[in-house]
Amino acid sequence: LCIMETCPNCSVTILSEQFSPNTTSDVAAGMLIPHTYPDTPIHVQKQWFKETFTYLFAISNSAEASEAGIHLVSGWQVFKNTPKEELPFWSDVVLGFRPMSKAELQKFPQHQSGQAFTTLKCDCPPYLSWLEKRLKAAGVQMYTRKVADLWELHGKYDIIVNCAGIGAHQLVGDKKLLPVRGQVLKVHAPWVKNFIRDGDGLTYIYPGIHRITLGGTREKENWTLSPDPGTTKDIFDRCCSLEPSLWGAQDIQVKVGLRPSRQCVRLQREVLSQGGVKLLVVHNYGHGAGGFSVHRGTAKEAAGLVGECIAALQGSSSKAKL
Ligand SMILES: Cc1cc2nc3c(=O)[nH]c(=O)nc-3n(C[C@H](O)[C@H](O)[C@H](O)COP(=O)(O)OP(=O)(O)OC[C@H]3O[C@@H](n4cnc5c(N)ncnc54)[C@H](O)[C@@H]3O)c2cc1C
Ligand SMILES: O=C([O-])CC(=O)C(=O)O
Repeated sequence: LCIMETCPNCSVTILSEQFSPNTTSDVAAGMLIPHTYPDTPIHVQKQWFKETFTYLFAISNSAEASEAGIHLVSGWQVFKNTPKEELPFWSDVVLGFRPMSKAELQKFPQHQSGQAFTTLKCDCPPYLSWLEKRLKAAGVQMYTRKVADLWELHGKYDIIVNCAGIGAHQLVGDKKLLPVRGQVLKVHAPWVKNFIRDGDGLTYIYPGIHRITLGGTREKENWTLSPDPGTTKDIFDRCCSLEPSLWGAQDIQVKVGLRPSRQCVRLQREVLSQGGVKLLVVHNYGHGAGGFSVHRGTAKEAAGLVGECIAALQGSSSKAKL
């Protein structure tokens, strides 16, 4: 979508092995709380988050909000050990960020301190359907196809944009990209209205429009996509310990996703070359645990790189004419 917006004369085709509801993005809780990429400057991460927040805030404030699955949610991040940094870098992007009061902390007797704020949440499958609808309306072609090698696409397309998530591990042989397995539960408990996140990042309760996401796990280099029943029980127990009313939750569904984890998102132009033939590629993958929180910001940056590739192609074709 960002490419269509910045380069309206482009013709865009999407090739994907799987579409929604069978992607990692469908499993995500979709909360806008950034994770930190150690190898990316904080001001860049903040800019990605801000752009994403602003974009989704406008949708949440429009007639499209419920179809797009985007809504505001207020709640608490609580800590057993108070973090050293007083304010996270994203504290002035979310709404109404403040330390929790003593009275609020009484709800969490095992925790020492906490932060209260309002942020956005995407219900991911409806949001992905909403995006697909907009792509189709913009004339984008979508085909189900696994790409084994980017060179397969040479000759058919001028620029390849690689958004393969964890699939890039095999597609471009990126050994710096590793899965961090996450198991979550989607439950029915409509009385829970506030989000709760343990600051250790392991346990969270995120109310969506229809269901609540209960998490989670972070299992490095575990490629297993099938749910583990012992883990389901553990997640449920941990969440009930934070929010005891969840003992009454019903209709528990279990989902597993592989976070495409990397020290930094790979947002980069690359010119592949084989026997003097060139293939222009823009990479945009490796969003780890925080892909929803920065998706619009990183997509805009990737679209900018596509614009640079177009300028390079136009430059080389006018040189060829001379
Ligand atoms: C349990 C869990 C909870 C999460 N919660 C949050 C959250 O609350 N907030 C947040 O910001 N982030 C969250 N995330 C992280 C977020 O889900 C990811 O960062 C994001 O979904 C990555 O998106 P992506 O488009 O890069 O990858 P994907 O959604 O995996 O999409 C990649 C696409 O590429 C296709 N593909 C791959 N390889 C090939 C190939 N060779 N040929 C053709 N197609 C290919 C796939 O089929 C897929 O359609 C969570 C993740 C998990 C697992
Ligand atoms: O950590 C969170 O709050 C949710 C999330 O992004 C994940 O599980 O990857």
